[in-house]
Amino acid sequence: YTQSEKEIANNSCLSLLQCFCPSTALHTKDGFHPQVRAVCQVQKPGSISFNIAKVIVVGDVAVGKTCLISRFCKDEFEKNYKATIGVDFEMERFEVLGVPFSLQLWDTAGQERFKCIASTYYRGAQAIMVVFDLSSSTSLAHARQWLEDSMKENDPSSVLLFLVGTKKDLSTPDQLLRIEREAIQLSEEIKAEYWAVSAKSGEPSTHFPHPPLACVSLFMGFSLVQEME
Ligand SMILES: Nc1nc2c(ncn2[C@@H]2O[C@H](COP(=O)(O)OP(=O)(O)OP(=O)(O)O)[C@@H](O)[C@H]2O)c(=O)[nH]1
Repeated sequence: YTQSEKEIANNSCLSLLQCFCPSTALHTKDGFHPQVRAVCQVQKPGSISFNIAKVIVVGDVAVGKTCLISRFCKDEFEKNYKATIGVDFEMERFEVLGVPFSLQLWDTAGQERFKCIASTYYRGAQAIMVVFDLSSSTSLAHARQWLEDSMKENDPSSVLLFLVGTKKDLSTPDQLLRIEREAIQLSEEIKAEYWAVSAKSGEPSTHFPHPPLACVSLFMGFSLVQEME
């Protein structure tokens, strides 16, 4: 190797190594919330656990439901709009303190003509994500209706709610302030956790729902454990 080749090799080694540094290896972390640790300790050694949560994602047409899920599961962004027909499905698997968890993410169509098909998949959800576009107050105005429709098929006392504003990158700080005031008010009223995100930029990068950190809360109220002999 010449000196410059060595430097390049060293540099690429360094940039590769960063991916494997302890701070990115979430499964090795043990600093989870006591409630999370308690849920994980319920799993008995020698048993096989299936912690599966069904999450349904609803909201107006083209608010960015599919893009939100793609950013979340695959860290990808698609700028060309492709309507969801009926429903789509993504599975996200992760481990917390050695315990496997799975999220079933049901991406439903926002188009009126597919609503009938999509609503047949609402039943049995542990979490409902109502999505609106931060640059469209109409889509926020419709959020309540989406919630009502999806709640009809579920038990309101056990479902966790999320209100998610998308396309944060398209709004000025002033526009954002105005719509967020309304969104936060709604989220408090319906007791939903509020998020403002951009699937395009990945914002907020520090806590754009990374599976192990954001989604374990889905399992707080439920834990399905099947023991195998
Ligand atoms: N700038 C920007 N565009 C976005 C963002 N998220 C989604 N989009 C765009 O918005 C359009 C609609 O996104 P989708 O994710 O397909 O919308 P959807 O809600 O799944 O639509 P339906 O399946 O028809 O209900 C696409 O052209 C996306 O590229 C975002 O965060 N920022």
